[in-house]
Amino acid sequence: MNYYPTCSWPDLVLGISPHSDSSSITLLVQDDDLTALQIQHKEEWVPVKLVPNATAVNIGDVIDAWSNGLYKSIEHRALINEKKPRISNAAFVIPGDDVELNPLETMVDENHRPRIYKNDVTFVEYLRYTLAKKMDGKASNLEHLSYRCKVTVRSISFV
Ligand SMILES: O=C(O)CCC(=O)C(=O)O
Ligand SMILES: [Fe+2]
Repeated sequence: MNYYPTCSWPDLVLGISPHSDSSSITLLVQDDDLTALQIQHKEEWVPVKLVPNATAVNIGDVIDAWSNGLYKSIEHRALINEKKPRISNAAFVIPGDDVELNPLETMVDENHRPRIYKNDVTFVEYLRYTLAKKMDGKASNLEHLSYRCKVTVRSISFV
């Protein structure tokens, strides 16, 4: 549950900083009368149009990793309002702690869609990593999924 109080300087403060969710998908229920959620699209922040009584569904980093980047997790943020507080309720659908975030074999084609995340990071490791750091956008989280790859490649070249 997220509570965003009013703020006298809504242009200077964000309700929630840019991030992508570490979940597989997120179900988001929000107030029907305040447009606050924005997504990053073609390097612009685009407001998410409110659909009364609808639940918004976000793709999270887990699906991004499993699909080898075919289904991209969406970078998003929420604004704050000068006059009205806002509540949103996010339900994060997540895999088990030990589930690995490697791309599924069927999503990889070394000629046309090479593996972009090469690692053995488990979901709980990834979650710990993202929770421990400042929310600063999508890219810096997903870099963690190729981190092990770089280490592995380095250790192989040392052998
Ligand atoms: O309040 C919102 O619209 C977004 C909340 C959110 O992004 C989150 O809880 O991860
Ligand atoms: Fe989110």
